[in-house]
Amino acid sequence: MADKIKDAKIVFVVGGPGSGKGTQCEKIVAKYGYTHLSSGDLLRAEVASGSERGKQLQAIMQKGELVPLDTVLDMIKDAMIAKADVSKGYLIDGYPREVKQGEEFEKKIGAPALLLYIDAKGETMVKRLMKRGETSGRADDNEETIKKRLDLYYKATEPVIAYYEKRGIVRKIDSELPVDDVFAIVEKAIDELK
Ligand SMILES: Nc1ccn([C@@H]2O[C@H](COP(=O)(O)OP(=O)(O)OP(=O)(O)O)[C@@H](O)[C@H]2O)c(=O)n1
Ligand SMILES: Nc1nc2c(ncn2[C@@H]2O[C@H](COP(=O)(O)OP(=O)(O)O)[C@@H](O)[C@H]2O)c(=O)[nH]1
Ligand SMILES: [Mg+2]
Repeated sequence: MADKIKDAKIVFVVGGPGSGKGTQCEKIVAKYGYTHLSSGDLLRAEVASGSERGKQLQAIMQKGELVPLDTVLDMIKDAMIAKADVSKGYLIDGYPREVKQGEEFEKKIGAPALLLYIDAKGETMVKRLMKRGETSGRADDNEETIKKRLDLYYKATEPVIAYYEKRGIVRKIDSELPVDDVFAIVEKAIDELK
């Protein structure tokens, strides 16, 4: 299977909760036609299906903790295979959440060509998530869970950025700017890939 997707570019999109990963991914899809796979969305789809596994996932996500590594990775892998024939590139949004997730991804699927590090201040992320929570219907867009997600981000996910920085594939994107200005920086990073 890894050979089926080997020609497509893999881009990790990493940043704190509410930093604007999903927003930028949408714009990348519109301009470049990449396949957007949000690990959080894949998990929420499983929850929505009402399956037994979904119920277990729901409980973990409600607490702002990480679901078992293999669960997310299998979902991403299946989704990548499903698009392998048409995909020019993959945006893996919200993954890896910890260094181990990145290592396992590379063993089972392949190496990323680029890591977009979507960077916003903690207070900005909290503000955006509280606002999003007014309409998102997401069980984890509440003050208590937001705080836990942020803590876990700083503890487990920031080391991921340092890990890939050593390989020179990290592009840091200042996500405090208006959406279109952020995208102008993102475009440069993607264009460098070609
Ligand atoms: N690789 C991943 C991705 C997601 N999750 C779980 O799914 C939840 C929601 O993930 P996601 O939608 O990526 O949430 P955020 O980081 O808050 O980002 P966003 O605001 O883009 O949805 C996480 O808190 C976590 O419980 C996980 O365990 N492992
Ligand atoms: N001002 C501003 N708001 C943004 C930007 N990007 C996202 N937002 C808002 O912040 C919220 C979280 O964005 P989202 O893309 O869901 O972030 P994610 O959690 O990283 O996927 C949304 O309600 C967006 O409207 C940005 O660049 N500037
Ligand atoms: Mg998102």
